[in-house]
Amino acid sequence: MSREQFDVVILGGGNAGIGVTGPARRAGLSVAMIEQDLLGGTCPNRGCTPKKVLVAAGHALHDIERASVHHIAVGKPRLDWAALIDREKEMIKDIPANLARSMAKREVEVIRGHGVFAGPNLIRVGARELAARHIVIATGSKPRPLPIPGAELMITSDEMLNDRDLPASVIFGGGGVISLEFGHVYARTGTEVSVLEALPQLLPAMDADAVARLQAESERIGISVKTSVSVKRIERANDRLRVIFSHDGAEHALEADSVVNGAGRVANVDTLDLAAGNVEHANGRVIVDRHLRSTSNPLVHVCGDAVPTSPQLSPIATYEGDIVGRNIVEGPKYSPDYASMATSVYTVPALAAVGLTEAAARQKGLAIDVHTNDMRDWFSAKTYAETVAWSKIIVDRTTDRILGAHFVGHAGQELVNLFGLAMRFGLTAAQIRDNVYAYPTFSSDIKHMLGHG
Ligand SMILES: Cc1cc2nc3c(=O)[nH]c(=O)nc-3n(C[C@H](O)[C@H](O)[C@H](O)COP(=O)(O)OP(=O)(O)OC[C@H]3O[C@@H](n4cnc5c(N)ncnc54)[C@H](O)[C@@H]3O)c2cc1C
Ligand SMILES: NC(=O)c1ccc[n+]([C@@H]2O[C@H](COP(=O)([O-])OP(=O)(O)OC[C@H]3O[C@@H](n4cnc5c(N)ncnc54)[C@H](O)[C@@H]3O)[C@@H](O)[C@H]2O)c1
Repeated sequence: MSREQFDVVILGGGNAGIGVTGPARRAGLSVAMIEQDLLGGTCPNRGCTPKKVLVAAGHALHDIERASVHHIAVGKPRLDWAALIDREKEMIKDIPANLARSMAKREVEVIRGHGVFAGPNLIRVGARELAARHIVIATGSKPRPLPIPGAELMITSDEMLNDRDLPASVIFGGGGVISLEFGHVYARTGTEVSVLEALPQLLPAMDADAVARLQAESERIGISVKTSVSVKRIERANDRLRVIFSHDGAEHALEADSVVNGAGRVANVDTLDLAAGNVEHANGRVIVDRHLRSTSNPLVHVCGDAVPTSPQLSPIATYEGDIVGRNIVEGPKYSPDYASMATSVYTVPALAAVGLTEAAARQKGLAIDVHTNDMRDWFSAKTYAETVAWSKIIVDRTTDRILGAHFVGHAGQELVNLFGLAMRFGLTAAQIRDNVYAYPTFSSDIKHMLGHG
């Protein structure tokens, strides 16, 4: 077996792994990246990008639903699902090859295969052994395995993004981001959608009032939502599937064409032979310090979805990769700060959020002003006949700075980034109110969302 030497060996060529390569290569370090599948990983090939193509079709259907408000008569829309999947595939097909070119230009050696630890500073891939001064685990996540009979009958987002046949009915096990995003697109095409969530609230990490608005909108478009559910088993029912679950103290059964595992994703680290790398881990989670290094082997760094404690989001994977790259080059100086990072659930319309929920702010004992607005009667919402238009902005009473901003509809997926910027650079509510915004835009409503100061 040949042994080669690199400064940095990265396991995984997704957002996180690619994020490491910038600082490492700018500093002239030799870098090998091991990728077992498509370069780019989940976000561009099996996640954000193809998913958004389907969501965009959902927006078009939502506009058609409201066309009569603008005195436009349209017939019942008919979506060619197979052609939409083809459109999605066409849009992403060149991404892995483009990234391969960009890695070659950066002089990163991309090695195809499944990498595993063979020692504390040694990685084995196929017949090659790579010794490294630093090893990066950037292996992403995978759907949480559910310990129930029939779990193997469930499909995942991968199949939903590939299947050219539109199912007539779908049950989602879990009421998180994936279920709601795909559920909204399916429901708007006429598919019968049911969501079974274990906890009392859908999207448990999001602001409860925002989720209540989104749940109401989801139910308005025909999605059946059940919370506080325990899914017991899944079984075949002729050519359909049956989900047995308990709810309100009774056992129920629901049938559909497909059942989706929407119960979260876990770090993809169980096949890395972490013990051989002296990498401390518990329940499939690598233990990391505040610089994203393994606590037991500081030559090993972790970033992206493989980090068990940070949000599993594409920009955060890139950000953590960059931090790991800079720590490798400069020593352990940098730690991630997630406080002002915005996120959106791309339902139609979207739920968008940055910062603290109201419950979290109250739990911290902060003195806060909470500005909650149902904006359906505001001019901009009425112009576009928004079915839901809602915001909650949480302001620190002592500093007048933004602590959190939450939106459902009303261009929230764009507006949330302005609030992220305001939080990051410490703008006060008074300064945000004082700004002059182009009119008429959804942004020009921001000053009203913040009350009158
Ligand atoms: C359906 C879906 C939709 C999403 N939508 C959004 C969205 O709209 N916005 C957003 O911010 N986030 C979204 N996400 C989350 C986002 O995709 C992830 O947070 C992000 O891709 C994580 O990047 P990563 O580099 O950590 O992991 P990945 O992109 O998964 O990359 C890990 C790579 O490692 C490779 N690998 C694993 N093990 C090994 C090994 N042993 N050897 C070699 N290679 C290995 C894998 O093949 C993979 O390519 C979505 C996720 C899903 C599933
Ligand atoms: N728009 C985006 O940014 C986006 C889109 C898709 C996915 N993602 C990322 O991918 C990750 C995975 O998405 P996801 O939707 O699978 O996870 P999630 O964490 O958003 O939601 C999982 C849900 O399943 C519930 N659950 C867990 N076990 C269950 C069970 N046995 N029965 C019923 N419900 C159960 C949880 O309480 C939770 O509400 C997310 O963490 C998210 O960060 C992001």
